[in-house]
Amino acid sequence: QYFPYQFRGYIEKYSQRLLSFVYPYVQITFNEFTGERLMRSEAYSAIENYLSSTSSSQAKRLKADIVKNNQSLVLSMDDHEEVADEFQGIKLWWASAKHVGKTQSFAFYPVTDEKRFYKLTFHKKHRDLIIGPYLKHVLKEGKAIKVRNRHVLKEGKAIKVRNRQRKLYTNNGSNWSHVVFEHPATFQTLAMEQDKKEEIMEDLITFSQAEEFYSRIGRAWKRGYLLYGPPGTGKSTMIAAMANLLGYDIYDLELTAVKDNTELRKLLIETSSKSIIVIEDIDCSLDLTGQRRPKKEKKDEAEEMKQHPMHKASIEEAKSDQVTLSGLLNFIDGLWSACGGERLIVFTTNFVEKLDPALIRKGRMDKHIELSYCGFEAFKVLAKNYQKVDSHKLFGRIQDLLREVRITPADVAEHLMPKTASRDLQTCFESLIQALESAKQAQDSNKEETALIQGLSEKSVQ
Ligand SMILES: Nc1ncnc2c1ncn2[C@@H]1O[C@H](COP(=O)(O)OP(=O)(O)OP(=O)(O)O)[C@@H](O)[C@H]1O
Ligand SMILES: [Mg+2]
Repeated sequence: QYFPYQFRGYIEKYSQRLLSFVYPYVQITFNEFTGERLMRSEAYSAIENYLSSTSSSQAKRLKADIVKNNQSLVLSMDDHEEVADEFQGIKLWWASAKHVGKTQSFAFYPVTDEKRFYKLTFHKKHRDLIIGPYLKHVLKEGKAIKVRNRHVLKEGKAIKVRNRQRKLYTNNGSNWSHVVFEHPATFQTLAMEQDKKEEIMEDLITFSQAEEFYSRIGRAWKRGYLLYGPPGTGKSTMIAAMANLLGYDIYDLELTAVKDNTELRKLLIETSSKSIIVIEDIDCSLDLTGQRRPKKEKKDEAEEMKQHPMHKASIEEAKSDQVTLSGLLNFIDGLWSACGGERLIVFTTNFVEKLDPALIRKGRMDKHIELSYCGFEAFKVLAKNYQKVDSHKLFGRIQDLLREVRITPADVAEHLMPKTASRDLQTCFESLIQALESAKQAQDSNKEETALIQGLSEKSVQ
């Protein structure tokens, strides 16, 4: 038996110490974000997982969100919901609640300023048992559930209840803000050769389970990926699929919004474990020497200033303050050794050949993944995703054309999109074939031209 929520709220207004004679219960609060830097608390996440799995059947109201296109359901405890739990015959109660903050936010994203927390209530005579073995049990279970989830995902089965809502963090200057991450991409829907896909999934899962290995060899539990390839080949899509596979949060780090290395360090320290830190278009944020590239409109001004020797010193000074490649690499190498938990770092670029070899050498980036133009195997995945077909009489023609024509999966997908109800399978594939054929013609005439030019220059050499 326990007393009503309102009553307990009332009681909290009084000093715990004074009331400890009449009020025999102990309460512990677990905030979602902790510390000065407001990191997402690992205990909170674990409790969230634990409660959503043990309480789904119990809680009277459950927050349910249907994740778009994905049939999976996110169930979690609603605010002000209470669940009872039992441990070694002892009853205790969990309540979820939030404080609504008043700070003004200037982020572009709809940032909620709510501070959520869980509150655990139990009789004070069980204090030792609850604080010791019970909480240990909750944290362990909470973490294990996530791992179990991953296995379900790996086997490619549809999951009915996903225990954890993932978040997408973006930095607005030196602060992270987040929205709920609900990208539907999975490795199943990713258009890519099956072998390559499986190799990447295997790599990710092995990494996520290798805690013991990393601690034994004394290295930070992190792994770097470099995704490269032309625009529209699925780099961003793959990152979403990675997050969905592992159940990780995503931190989308916009380097150009970071003022200096101090800010960068702050941002990186604030990332929680089980997350993917993404730096998109690395070639645009940092230039080859590792100095941050001056903003486009300022470029000329910067050039001009270089002409004046008087200004030179001040430019150098300003630069040393900014985000540098070496700063970034040092953080990645060193910083996280001090932080527990696993982290993936993913860089993307359209021009791998422009990158500093120091950035992409093995060890810093553990895995290089090339995303490339659409092959027939990738096309079949897209046909299945968009039109639900495994074969069609036009597939042969498409296969032949794809061997010769370079087209991105994004462009192929565009043709396969059922734009109107009247647009049937045949029309979709025909429009794709048409596009491939005109691309082929353009490619061929281009080839002739270059051959001609080469022929000419060879002649002039002779
Ligand atoms: N390999 C793929 N599998 C499935 N869909 C894809 C693939 N590549 C591209 N697409 C589709 O094309 C769109 C654009 O792809 P995406 O944003 O992942 O490309 P990108 O490689 O990140 O491009 P950019 O270099 O411009 O950032 C996606 O919304 C997705 O629907
Ligand atoms: Mg992208």
